[in-house]
Amino acid sequence: MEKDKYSKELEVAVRVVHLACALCIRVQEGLVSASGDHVKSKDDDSPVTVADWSVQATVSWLLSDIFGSQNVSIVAEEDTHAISKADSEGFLAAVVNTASVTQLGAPLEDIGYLDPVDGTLGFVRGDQYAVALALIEDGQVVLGVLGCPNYPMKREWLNYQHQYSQTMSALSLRSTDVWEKGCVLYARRGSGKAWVQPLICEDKMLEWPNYARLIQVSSIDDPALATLCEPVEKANSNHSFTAGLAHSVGLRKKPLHVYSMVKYAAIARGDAEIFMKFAKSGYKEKIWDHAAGVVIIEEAGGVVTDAGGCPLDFSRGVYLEGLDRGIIACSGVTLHEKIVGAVYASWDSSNL
Ligand SMILES: Nc1ncnc2c1ncn2[C@@H]1O[C@H](COP(=O)(O)O)[C@@H](OP(=O)(O)O)[C@H]1O
Ligand SMILES: [Mg+2]
Repeated sequence: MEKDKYSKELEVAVRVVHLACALCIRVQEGLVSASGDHVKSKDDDSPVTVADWSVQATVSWLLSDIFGSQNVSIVAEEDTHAISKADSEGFLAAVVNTASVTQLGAPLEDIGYLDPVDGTLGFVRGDQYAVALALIEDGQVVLGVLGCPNYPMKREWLNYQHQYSQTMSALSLRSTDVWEKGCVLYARRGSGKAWVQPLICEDKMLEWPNYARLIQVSSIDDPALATLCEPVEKANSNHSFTAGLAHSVGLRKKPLHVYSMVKYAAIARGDAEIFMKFAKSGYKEKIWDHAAGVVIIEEAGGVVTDAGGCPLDFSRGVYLEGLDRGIIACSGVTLHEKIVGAVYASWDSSNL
């Protein structure tokens, strides 16, 4: 890919994700402290909040305003038709009418994919979540941006899973510390570079490139020293199968259970070495849950494949069609080969 291709798109996408994160932070603070029914259920019983819809509307509107609605197509997770049903005041319905959100059925090349709040369960529990935006060109993820509002520049915070908001408020952070509250990661395919920036908060302006620093995956390739990251919810990934794999390759550390694509961010930043997800058979992974994270890990030096060792296929619509069993992301080939080998050795006896 030519050197400066997509540099404007990348800068705009990063700015827009910062803005979306600021919106989410406001809503999450309100949700965690408020009583009342602010969380709705989608048709598949997963949660959705005002943040999912308003981020989706805002990002779509901003991108079409900047690039022109003919030049940008956004496919986003939330079904905008549900808004008028769930929001009796009609406010969100009005906002969304200004957004160019295309749901399923959009053409396949050159499309922005948005997960407005990935890990909505983490979001409503005051824990980790991400805003994910990716550009896919001819079936290849060319840009990825991941906003992680509760994942500060310092790694230790990942360990405060489930109590994130309580821990932060117990420490009663000064406003200058808030600068360190979250981060935004991004990468452009083929650049061999991935970046992290502190999240801008409050009324600060984003001065591009906003203290961006390069990130790299961890150099650990000894399983005994490696950390596994996986979904919190057992319903989303089979923990007993991954525990068996972890044991057979010699992982010794306790796994980190983290909501959302923050797991991809942790691998790309070198804070963990392995991410695995084995969903129930029949579940189809959606591309907006992975696209941004995959390009960021790969450009930071890591490897992401399905459990058979093949690259994820982003060319076939909104699902990762043909995915072999599960997803394995590693900081390097040594760990990756061991995990893929362990899946191969144990699958037949796994009852999955
Ligand atoms: N039954 C299921 N199996 C696997 N993944 C699921 C699932 N139901 C939902 N998910 C996906 O898992 C994502 C959350 O990831 P994690 O479990 O790693 O926190 C959800 O993203 P959303 O929260 O954006 O809907 C959703 O896309
Ligand atoms: Mg998601």
